[in-house]
Parts: sequence; structure tokens; C-alpha cells
Amino acid sequence: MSDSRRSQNPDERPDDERPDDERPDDERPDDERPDDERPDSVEGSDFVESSDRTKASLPTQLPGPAVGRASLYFRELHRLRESKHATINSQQLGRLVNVSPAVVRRDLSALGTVGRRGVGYSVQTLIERIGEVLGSGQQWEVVLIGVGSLGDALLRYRGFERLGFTLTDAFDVDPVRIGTTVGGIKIRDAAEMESRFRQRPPNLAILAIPAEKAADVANQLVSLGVCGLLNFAPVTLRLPPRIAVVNVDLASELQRLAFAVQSGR
Ligand SMILES: NC(=O)c1ccc[n+]([C@@H]2O[C@H](COP(=O)([O-])OP(=O)(O)OC[C@H]3O[C@@H](n4cnc5c(N)ncnc54)[C@H](O)[C@@H]3O)[C@@H](O)[C@H]2O)c1
Repeated sequence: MSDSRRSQNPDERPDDERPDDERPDDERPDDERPDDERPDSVEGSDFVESSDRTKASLPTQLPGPAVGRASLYFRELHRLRESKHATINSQQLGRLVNVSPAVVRRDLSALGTVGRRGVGYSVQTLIERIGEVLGSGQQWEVVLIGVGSLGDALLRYRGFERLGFTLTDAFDVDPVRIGTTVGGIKIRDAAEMESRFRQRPPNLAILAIPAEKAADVANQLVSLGVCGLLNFAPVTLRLPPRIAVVNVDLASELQRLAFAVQSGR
């Protein structure tokens, strides 16, 4: 590997330049580790949640990478439940999502799961707890703005409902699409958004419209009461801080992938 590549590889930065989440767990000094990662927390020392902690309040702050991993744990835990697994330990869960057992233990601890030593985590309790933290314990109404090639595929996807997301409405400006039905949802004229949302604002909106339209439409959605946006348009939205925005930029993700392949990770 060339020197220039080596210097770009985040894994090869000195540890003290890396954010905590990127540091290998077994390279951190013990006094920097959360309790559940210290050496006395050895393999086979996983916990089952005690009932009094199950109702623990939601963590107010979780690092972004931990939220992303929680979502992956949630997906794998659903699969485990479907295949009749009642318990799992951190090594098994870590293997399923490709992170170390120590990171799994730290994440689950931050999510409020603690308990007895030596048995493993209860799959069902973890599903309930992570679902609660991620908001999947409640129903979210989601609207889709823009039913082009991407929006069309999203409307046909059946995986949102089981996580608590119900696509309630879809809007477009194209007269050819307006009035047609995709995935069981009638596509409405975007000009109707205001009157529809005045009656009942959705919680969340998915933006699958051209980048040059995204800022105006996002501002309109916020003014109509939407509080979270999943934005597929490759543009940075400037919205009030109270509005949650998650950007899904597939081209950037491909760039990250190409970088990872190129740098030999
Ligand atoms: N298709 C992909 O794989 C993909 C991948 C990455 C990112 N994206 C991004 O996602 C967005 C959508 O992509 P696409 O391929 O579906 O585009 P598309 O051109 O197929 O669809 C866009 C749709 O938005 C509608 N639209 C335009 N202005 C609107 C408005 N003000 N209100 C409501 N609807 C409006 C259009 O009529 C059209 O149906 C784009 O910003 C694109 O860059 C798409």
C-alpha cells in the first residue's frame, strides 16, 4: 500500500486522534472504558435485563453510530425471534452485525439494558427496549413527496409497516402520475398537501424529488407541521434545529464504498 493511501486510512490514525467510536476496544486503557468493557467483563458475562430496568427512561443522548448499530441489532433480533431464539450473547450479536462484543455490550448498556451475569440477553426484551428507544414502539405516519423511480419503489416496499411506519399519502406534481395508485396508495396533487396536512399533519416525510425543488418543499412541509424528514435529494437542507433530518445520499455512500475498497479496508 502506498504512503498516501496509508495516511488516508482512518484505521491507521494514531488512537489519540480517533473519536471513541473508532478506537479498537481492546486498545483503550481500562480507565477509559465503560464498566461493561473492562477486563472482568469476559466472554460469557453477558446480562439479562432486570425487570426494574426494563422501564428505565429513554437515553437522551446516543452517539449517531450507536443509533445506527441499534437499528442493525433490532433487525437481527427480529430474525432471531422469528427463528425461535430466546437469548443471545454479545459475541453472537456482534458477529451478526460485524462489531466487537465489547461494542455490543457498551451499546446495550447505553440503551439501559443491564441485569444478571452469565445467561445472555433476552431477545424479546432487547427488541422491546431498542424498539422503544428507536421509536418503533409507536406508530409513525409518513408521507412521500415525489413518486418518480425512487418514490415508486419506496411505495411498493412492504418493510416499513412492521417497524411502525405507515405510508399514509403520496404527492407529486406530474399530471400523468396524479390519480394513479402505487402500492395501494393513491398519488395526490402536491397542491393538495396544504389542505390535507392542515387537517392532520404527518409526523415524518420522505423527500424523493429533484434536488432543486427540495429546499422549498422541505420548508413548506415544516410550516405544515412535519417534524422529521428523510431526504433523498442530494442537497443540504437548512431547516430549524428542532427539525430532524436524515439524508440518504446513495452516490456518497458509493464513494465511501469505493474509498474503502481502494484503501484496502
Ligand atoms: N433513483 C435513484 O436510485 C436515486 C438514487 C439516489 C438519489 N436519488 C435522488 O432522489 C430524488 C428522486 O429521484 P428519482 O430518480 O425518483 O427522480 P424522478 O425524476 O424519477 O422523480 C422525481 C419525482 O418528483 C416529482 N416532483 C418534482 N417536483 C415536485 C414537487 N414540488 N412536489 C412533489 N413532487 C415533485 C416529479 O414529478 C417526479 O415524479 C432525486 O433528488 C435523486 O437525485 C435517486
